[in-house]
Amino acid sequence: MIIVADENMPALDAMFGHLAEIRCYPGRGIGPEQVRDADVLLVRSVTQVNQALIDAAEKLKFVGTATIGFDHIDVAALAAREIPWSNAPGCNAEAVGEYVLTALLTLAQRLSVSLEGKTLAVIGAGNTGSATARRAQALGMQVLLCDPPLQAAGDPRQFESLDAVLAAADIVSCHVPLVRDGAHPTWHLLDETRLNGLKPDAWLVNACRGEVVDNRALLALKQARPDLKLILDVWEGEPSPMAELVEVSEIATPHIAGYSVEAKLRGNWMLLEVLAKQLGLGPVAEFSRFVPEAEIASVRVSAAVNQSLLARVARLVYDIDSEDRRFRQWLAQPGGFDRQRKAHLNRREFLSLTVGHSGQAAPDLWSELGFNKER
Ligand SMILES: NC(=O)c1ccc[n+]([C@@H]2O[C@H](COP(=O)([O-])OP(=O)(O)OC[C@H]3O[C@@H](n4cnc5c(N)ncnc54)[C@H](O)[C@@H]3O)[C@@H](O)[C@H]2O)c1
Ligand SMILES: O=C(O)[C@H](O)[C@H](O)COP(=O)(O)O
Repeated sequence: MIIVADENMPALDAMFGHLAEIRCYPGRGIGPEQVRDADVLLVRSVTQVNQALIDAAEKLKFVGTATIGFDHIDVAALAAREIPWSNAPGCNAEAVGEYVLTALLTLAQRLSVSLEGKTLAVIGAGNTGSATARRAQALGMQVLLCDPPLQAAGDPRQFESLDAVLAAADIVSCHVPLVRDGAHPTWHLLDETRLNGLKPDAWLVNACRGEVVDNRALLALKQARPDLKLILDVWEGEPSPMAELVEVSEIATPHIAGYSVEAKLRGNWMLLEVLAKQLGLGPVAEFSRFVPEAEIASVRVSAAVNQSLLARVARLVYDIDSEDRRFRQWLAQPGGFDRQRKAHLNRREFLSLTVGHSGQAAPDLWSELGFNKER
């Protein structure tokens, strides 16, 4: 069997090497030529699994994307060939929730503001939106949810309309799929009109897909209203985002909110489970077998837990400031966006860090934020 895969997928040999020959390529470079002999195709979001690629892959029996987003996959074309496919829902939810929390704590520290009591609007209350909402609530923020599909499906949580949450929000965080048609399209969901309605001093976080926000309108608004603060991980036109928008963003990163070591391994492992079941193989090895030891596994604090301490511990796990600086340096170089993503630093999830307290039990807040609280 031959597996063709994105080279930016860790531990493929350890997970899939016993099943097949594995041929790896740069994700954006996987096209009809690379998949001619493929029985299995494993990708991430930068490979367009389109009609031309599917037509060229005459032996193709399975397609997996180690991501939650699947707007890069022509699912109708796969269905027409009766080729099963799978994404990896939830594989990077904690990573995104921790990215947003770390970014908010970092910006709050820079601006000397307290997050407690601020209203956060979460647009899209699925895996990543819920992971973000949980952490914000633990910080004492008021969280408003907007998710019409879940609301219509009977999700028991309290939901508000998009316009209502935008009018009330001090901070808006976007966590919707990129959907261009149907009942709830999200392409330019935050268009010029909605962006112009943001409250004074509002912050906007986008860690879902760049096209969910009209980037041109956002740039014009930011230039007219410097009171707005931007935390942007995803961009229209990736891998060539508008340099002017990067420049005016308070925190800018190259589509890596979901890039923890655990999330990328978990996405691959979820596909291994699906493929093994499709091939009628027995249970796969435990996920924990593939996760390396964390470089910093524990920390003991003696200081009182406040926002500043939380920001320092969060940045001990993920140094978002360095990520932002590197992005601004590398973006000017040809291929810089993808090079930073491929060489992404060894970012772990909060659970890899055990937090203890000198002389007292560690508060539950640490586990509510995702850390491993010392017992
Ligand atoms: N930046 C990154 O690294 C990164 C990482 C993970 C996910 N993402 C992106 O974020 C998206 C969401 O990820 P997820 O794991 O939370 O997916 P999910 O499917 O669990 O949640 C998406 C939620 O959005 C809701 N939704 C759909 N249309 C909506 C609309 N018009 N208004 C409000 N809500 C709407 C859905 O009902 C669903 O609950 C993904 O599709 C992907 O594009 C980006
Ligand atoms: O859809 C997703 O899961 C995320 O956007 C994910 O982080 C995409 O990462 P990529 O596939 O671009 O490496």
